[in-house]
Amino acid sequence: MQLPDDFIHSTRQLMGDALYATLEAGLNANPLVSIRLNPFKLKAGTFNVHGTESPVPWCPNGFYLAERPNFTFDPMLHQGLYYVQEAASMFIDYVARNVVQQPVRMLDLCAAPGGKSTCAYSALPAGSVLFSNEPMRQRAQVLNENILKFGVPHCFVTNNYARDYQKSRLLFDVVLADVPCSGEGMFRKDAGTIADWSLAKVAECTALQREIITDIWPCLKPNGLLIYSTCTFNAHENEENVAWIAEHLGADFVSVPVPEAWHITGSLIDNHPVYRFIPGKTQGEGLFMAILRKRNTPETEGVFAESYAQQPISSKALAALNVRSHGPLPDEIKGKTALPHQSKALSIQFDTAAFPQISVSYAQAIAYLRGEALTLPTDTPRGIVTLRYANSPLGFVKNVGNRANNLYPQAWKIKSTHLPDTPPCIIQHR
Ligand SMILES: C[S@@+](CC[C@H](N)C(=O)[O-])C[C@H]1O[C@@H](n2cnc3c(N)ncnc32)[C@H](O)[C@@H]1O
Repeated sequence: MQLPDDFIHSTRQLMGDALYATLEAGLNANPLVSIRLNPFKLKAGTFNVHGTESPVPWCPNGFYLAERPNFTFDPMLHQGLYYVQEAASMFIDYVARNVVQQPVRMLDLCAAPGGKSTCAYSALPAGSVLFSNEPMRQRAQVLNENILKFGVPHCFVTNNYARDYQKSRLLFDVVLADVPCSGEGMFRKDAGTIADWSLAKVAECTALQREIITDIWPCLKPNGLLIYSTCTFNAHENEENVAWIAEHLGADFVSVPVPEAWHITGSLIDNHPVYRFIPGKTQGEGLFMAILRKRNTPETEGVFAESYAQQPISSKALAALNVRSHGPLPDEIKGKTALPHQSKALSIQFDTAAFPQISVSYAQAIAYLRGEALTLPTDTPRGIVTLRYANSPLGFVKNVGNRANNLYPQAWKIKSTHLPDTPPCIIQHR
């Protein structure tokens, strides 16, 4: 891998020769493959993860796989039974479990495609409410799809900038800001990030990150937690920025205990507790994370002690936001028929008795996910039918007798026409 000279020079200066050499070797090795199970859909003890190398130590739902299967052709991925996520990012699970003890209202400000949102939600105490936000329209669509596949209630997907949140006047107990960054930690996974990288980009990102946190700061309640993360190595976007937040916005660092065996690196420039994942040393891609608690002022002391998880969310607050979903999308009314949206089938609250159900084969499941019409057994009732695959809802068809019309959302379809000879076998029900 040809790394930019400026990157080599500045990173070696920051890390020292030995750690830099470890990083460089790591960047030249193959990226690890890992998945995270959806604990709301897969009950522990009811399935096996195939090809598992080992669990991800900091996330109970995470597993490294021995090789990279063709995930696209696994219906279980589309059913939201698991999510493909690189392991370092799953550290948010460990942090959330350590620093959040009661249900919270949490905002994930920079959430697309949704890996940390769904990971964090799995780790939050029951009764927590998540706002998963992404300002870029197209990325917000992907986020919405992933959250709807995850299928949990109490999750709002929004398409806004931090300033819109200020206008909503919503307050949060926890804000996760996985800010846009220069992406050095993604060099081995995405060669495009190397071409895009420059010292000027690092400076630009550093300034943008400060602006984003400043804009969202009024929405974090005093005593609330900011979890700040990037997937880059330089100290400007990391240690320097969190020190700036602590000093200029008013916050204190919060630490979590991490076992030495995980090989997480601390701060490279000061003594603040921060968590760095360095490929070659830690089992994952590059990640930086720090946790800060917003300081109280004498006026706010004690005022915000209650969690916001149970507080009603006013329609006025929601009107300030572009809410893409809050649970399954509504039925589409066509003539006399209510066509249920796919997200209803994938919701963990779906009443499976609502429609007749038919189990389908692997080939039928893939045909369905491609948006093709199916032919169901002749005794299948007419009207809306739920298709099931691997013991879980797959989606809906409208059975008209000689064929079953596909209700899978156009935008979610598998585009490829290839059909593997054998299904990828990642999760097996026992
Ligand atoms: C590192 S990615 C987030 C990855 C995501 N947290 C996950 O784990 O799946 C950063 C995200 O920030 C979004 N972003 C860009 N500008 C932003 C802004 N001004 N405010 C908030 N988010 C922004 C990007 O579009 C991108 O989706």
